Amino acid sequence: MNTLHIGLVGLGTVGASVWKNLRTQEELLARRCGKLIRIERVAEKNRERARLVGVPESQIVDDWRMLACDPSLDVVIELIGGTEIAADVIWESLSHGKDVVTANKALLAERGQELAAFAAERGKRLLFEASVAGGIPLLLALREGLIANEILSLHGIINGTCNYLLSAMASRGIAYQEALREAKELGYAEADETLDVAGHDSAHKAVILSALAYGFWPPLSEVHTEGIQKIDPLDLHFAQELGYTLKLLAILRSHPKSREIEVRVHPTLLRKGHLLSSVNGVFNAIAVRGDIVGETLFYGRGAGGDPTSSAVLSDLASLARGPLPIPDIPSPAERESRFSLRPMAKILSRYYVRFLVEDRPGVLAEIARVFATRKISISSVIQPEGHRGETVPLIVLLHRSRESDVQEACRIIETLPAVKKPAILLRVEDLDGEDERSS
Ligand SMILES: NC(=O)C1=CN([C@@H]2O[C@H](COP(=O)(O)OP(=O)(O)OC[C@H]3O[C@@H](n4cnc5c(N)ncnc54)[C@H](O)[C@@H]3O)[C@@H](O)[C@H]2O)C=CC1
Ligand SMILES: N[C@@H](CC=O)C(=O)O
Ligand code: NA
Repeated sequence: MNTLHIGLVGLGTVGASVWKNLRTQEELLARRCGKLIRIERVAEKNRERARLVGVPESQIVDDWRMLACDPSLDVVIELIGGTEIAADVIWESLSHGKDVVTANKALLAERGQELAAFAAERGKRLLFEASVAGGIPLLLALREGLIANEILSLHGIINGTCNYLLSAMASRGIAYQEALREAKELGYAEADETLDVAGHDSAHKAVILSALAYGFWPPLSEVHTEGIQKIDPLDLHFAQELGYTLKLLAILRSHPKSREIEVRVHPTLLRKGHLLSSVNGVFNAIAVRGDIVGETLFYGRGAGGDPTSSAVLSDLASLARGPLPIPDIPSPAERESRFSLRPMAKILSRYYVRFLVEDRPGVLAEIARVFATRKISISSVIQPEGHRGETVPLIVLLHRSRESDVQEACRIIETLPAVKKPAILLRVEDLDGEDERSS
């Protein structure tokens, strides 16, 4: 039987699972792809780690260059992470005529367009199913399953670590640091966990999703990104009370009339009862709305060695089966010029705003007046009972309004003598009426 010869660079959480699972699934994959898929050589700078994983000594090298330029290899898998050496690994491997598989969303978000163009120029393939939503075959669905649709919107819980943390804090009541320690131990977090909790990892994935859904690579530095580090348990509590669950969401929405794409990442209140609100732990879920299919939902484990390795193996199987009759990414040159990134100030959303105010008559009326002068309408208010003269939280839910108006109103409200701290502002998504929003 023909063999696809693989070089694997990086044998950490994901790499070790790829090594293990490719061995257990070798026969099944050969049957389904008509080719043996075999890892011939592994480059891992920590030799001891490679030995512990069970890689025979004769197959381990320290220097990835030996794989990139090995003429006997067809494919190089990059699983070291980071954006510098990893870029060299991919670049060199493509230059030496190899197809490349990677899970490196940080690198793809920064340089994906350039790397994909280079691969295409060389007649090689760059595949990265594992880079978004771990084991969920989401990129495949966007590329093939939904090919007949214009993608109207996409709402995704696409960081397993953050979802694990938020779920653990809300359901088990454990502290943020303790939940983070658990997520690290389970192999979910990035080597630098700030990438997860500050929302950057979700932003990386959102950029990749935009490339797949629209052929548009938004500049990473311009994607509005907020993380979960500053989430106050108080807001988890009030969100619950108001009938919402707090999730870190990536939101993409197309606005064909203005040729703009909305791409943003921030903690978001979702009405309890929407399927995304009950996605917990390391699970990811992505609601994709297409113009003819309507709403679709993809669910599965978004991080961890085994689920992520399932996506890497699917890319290898795709290479073993031969090239697709359609490009892996919609032709950027043609579509890129059609879109720009919608500025955050222009987005429309519902909002949850928490103020800390003096508990005295007239305060609510003063705040409501500021919103009213900007034509921002309040949908509900809660204020736990306090003692006169003391400070109390005041939570205001707003109907759909423009981001810049809400921000401006909050800045003015913060100057009122009765308001004691900067406002906490969270966006609320209902996910109903999505069709009209994409205009
Ligand atoms: N852990 C997860 O759940 C997921 C990770 N990813 C991505 O997969 C990639 C790998 O992630 P993990 O396996 O979690 O990382 P890891 O930190 O567990 O593993 C990286 C491995 O690469 C090795 N390495 C680093 N530099 C090297 C070099 N120059 N030459 C040879 N070996 C080198 C390290 O010694 C380590 O064993 C990253 O890009 C990450 O963002 C993607 C989806 C899920
Ligand atoms: N750190 C990431 C790993 C998968 O992409 C996450 O937690 O989702
Ligand atoms: Na995936």
